[in-house]
Amino acid sequence: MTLAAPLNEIGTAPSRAPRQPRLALLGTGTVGRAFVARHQRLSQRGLALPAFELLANSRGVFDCAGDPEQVLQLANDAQRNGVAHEIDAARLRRGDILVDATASDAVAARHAEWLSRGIRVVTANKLGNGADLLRAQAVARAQREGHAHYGDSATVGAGLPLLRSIRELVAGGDRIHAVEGVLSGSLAWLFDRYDGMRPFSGFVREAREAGYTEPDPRIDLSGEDVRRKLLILARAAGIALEAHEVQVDSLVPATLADAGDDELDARLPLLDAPLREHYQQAWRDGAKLRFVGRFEAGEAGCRASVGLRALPADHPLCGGSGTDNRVAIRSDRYCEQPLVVQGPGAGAEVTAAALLDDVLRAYAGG
Ligand SMILES: NC(=O)C1=CN([C@@H]2O[C@H](COP(=O)(O)OP(=O)(O)OC[C@H]3O[C@@H](n4cnc5c(N)ncnc54)[C@H](OP(=O)(O)O)[C@@H]3O)[C@@H](O)[C@H]2O)C=CC1
Ligand SMILES: N[C@@H](CC=O)C(=O)O
Repeated sequence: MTLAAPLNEIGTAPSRAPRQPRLALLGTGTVGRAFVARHQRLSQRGLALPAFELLANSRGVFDCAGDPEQVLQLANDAQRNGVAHEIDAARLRRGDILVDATASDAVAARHAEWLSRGIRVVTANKLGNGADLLRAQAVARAQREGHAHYGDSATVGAGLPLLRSIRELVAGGDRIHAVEGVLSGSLAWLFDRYDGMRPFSGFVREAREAGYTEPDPRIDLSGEDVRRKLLILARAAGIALEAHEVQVDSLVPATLADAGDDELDARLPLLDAPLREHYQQAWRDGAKLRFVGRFEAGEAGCRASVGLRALPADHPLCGGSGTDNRVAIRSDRYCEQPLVVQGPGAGAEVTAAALLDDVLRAYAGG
């Protein structure tokens, strides 16, 4: 492991040649690994991409002078000392591209600071725009002030053209009336697979192994992940929605919610009986279970909710399979018939592709 030497700070060592943007990847887990692999594949195919300067995880910062795959391995083999490493902001300079592939609140809390310094931020971490409203507003302000690109397409639908569509509709003068759909890839996969016979907890373990869930699957099962995505979408639509304004019905019983990380796996079967009950009731009614998020903006404000619903089998939200997200957007022009976006909404590969797309956009921006 090489711990990096400090690099130029903003304003030091002026150089005549234009400086090439450098890439810093925070997070070397499921998504971070897929990001490095895709970066290497695309580079080998001749696509112009910024080179890695550093990789970091909660254990440290790793210089990336050589092969990023090897540095990734070093980073993931490094010892844990129980204290999350703090990223040294002085290592980054104006124009660099920082990719946040962590689920860390402490990292997301720094997005605005980095942007205000002209560092371009590309994120899969939803806690930048999908947590506190004040933080999201600081991110928007810092983007303007720092003239820096904020690439967040991986945060909703793992890069499906959802955020982009909403932003383009708003830019074209439309008001967004409502957004409704299946916004969790892991829960889509779970309810596509669950047959009411095998234990639900077994499917949760499979979804976690496949890389569809959050590092802590309770973030998905509690509806928190969908709440974050709804907040991101609503704010992109110009609606100042607060987290507490979204009514969230969790699937996680209190005894599972309270479990420490070391007890989590043993307590997952606490999900099984209530989910079997939901399934059997829906089956008796000829319905299918779908985990749905929605917001509706009207004269009286915005109403938003997240939770499990039993829907008729021919309901549009029952379409799709696997990790498919399926989301209907209603706006001035798509009033009677909504605009519907469907496709895989979770998984390391699609998420890494969305991150690289945003890196390419930031890179093309000069
Ligand atoms: N999986 C998916 O389908 C999708 C995921 N996302 C988002 O991608 C993000 C990453 O998910 P995933 O890869 O599954 O998570 P993992 O748990 O696999 O990886 C998280 C990484 O973040 C690192 N990390 C944690 N804290 C810090 C810190 N303070 N500084 C630097 N690195 C840190 C961890 O370090 P260490 O290894 O040392 O613990 C780890 O390498 C999440 O925000 C998730 O919501 C978004 C869309 C889809
Ligand atoms: N855990 C998330 C991953 C993508 O954001 C999900 O299940 O959708």
